Order: sequence, then C-alpha cells, then structure tokens
Amino acid sequence: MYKKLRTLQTIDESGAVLIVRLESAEVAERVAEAAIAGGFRALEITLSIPGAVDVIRRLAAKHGSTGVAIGAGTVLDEHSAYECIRAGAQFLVSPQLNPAMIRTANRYQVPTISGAYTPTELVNSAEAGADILKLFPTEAGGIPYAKSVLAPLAHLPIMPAGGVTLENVGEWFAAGVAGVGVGSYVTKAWQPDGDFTHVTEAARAFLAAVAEARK
Ligand SMILES: O=C(O)C(=O)C[C@H](O)[C@H](O)COP(=O)(O)O
Repeated sequence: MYKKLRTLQTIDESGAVLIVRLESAEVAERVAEAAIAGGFRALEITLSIPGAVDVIRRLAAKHGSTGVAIGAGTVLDEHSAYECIRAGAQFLVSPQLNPAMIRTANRYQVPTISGAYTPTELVNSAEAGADILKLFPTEAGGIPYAKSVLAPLAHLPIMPAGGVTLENVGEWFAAGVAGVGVGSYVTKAWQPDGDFTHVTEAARAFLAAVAEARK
C-alpha cells in the first residue's frame, strides 16, 4: 500500500490521535512510550516541546515500522514542515490553515491534519488539500457547535481537539466526527505521583471507549 494511505489508515483505525504537548523532551518521550504501550497508534509530538524534532526522530525510528504513526504538531510553516518530514514525521498537524505547510506535506506525500474552526475555514482547508480537518479549539463551542457545523459538512473528515475525555468521547463520535485528538486526559495521567503506568492505563481506557463509541 502507498505510504500516505497507510498512515491515514492507521490514523483512521485508531480513531484517536494522542496530542503530546509537555514541558520537556524527556517527559514527552516517556509519555509517548507509555501511551504506545497502552495501544495508541497515532501520536502527535508538538514543536512547542524543546528538542521536539529529536523526539520525533527517535520515536519515528523506533516505532515507524511497527504500525505506529509518529507525527509533528504545531507545524506553523513550510520550514518546520520540511524539517519534521526530514526527521521522519509521518503526518503533520497545525492549529491553523497554512496552505504552504499543506503544499510542502503533499509534495512529500505526508498527510496533514489542519486546524480550522468556522465552516469557511473548514472548507478552505479541504480545498487547500488537508487530509483531516482538526476542529480546534473545541472547549468553548463543544459538541453542540460540532453538530451544527457537521449538519451541512458531514462529508468532511473532522477531528475535534481540546477537552476530549473518556467521559465525552462517545458523544463526540455520536455527533459525527471521524476521529478525535486527545491530550491532557492521557498525557497528564502520570501526575501528581510521577507514575507513568497511569498513562498506559488512561490510554487503554480511552481507546476502549473510542472502540465502543465506533461500534
Ligand atoms: O497542541 C495541539 O495540537 C492542540 O490541538 C492543542 C491542545 O494540545 C489540544 O487541543 C489538546 O487538548 P486537551 O485534550 O484538552 O489537552
């Protein structure tokens, strides 16, 4: 199968992308490993982490051939898109629409999850060539807003990010989203006692809820 299609299939089958936005490279890597042990198959390492590109390089080298897709997040421009692709990122995520970033990713056949919020932004992002549309930020409008947007735009592959938890993930899927992006519910589970096995447990529980919601 073609590489880009394989990555999109991995993201689609997982139903959830883990958004790893943490304070340090060391913690990010430990959380990523714990979440992979808990079943995550699509992980976004955000460029806001100091040394993020090296984290992407290491995780992609280790897990890239095992059916786990390691992506880069907060990819705001063409330059960082190219740098992440060179480091082995298998997909790119941005919080906003940046046609140059999407163009770079498409040039190298790397899938994109591009941030958008309004109907105009969502459709413009699809027209710009984004593969998945990240509805962001979803804390404020929540599920009712997503339902309103999806009424006329149900054909778009929408993935909400912001405030998705074990408790509400079923409602998100019932609203018609293609997948979800989840961050702190899983990535902060090691706090406050410093036990990273809690991340593995949170990952397992969350992915079980995703599977249940998609039945
Ligand atoms: O970094 C990104 O790419 C983002 O999308 C911003 C946030 O990290 C997510 O929205 C996760 O939010 P929580 O699941 O509420 O922690």
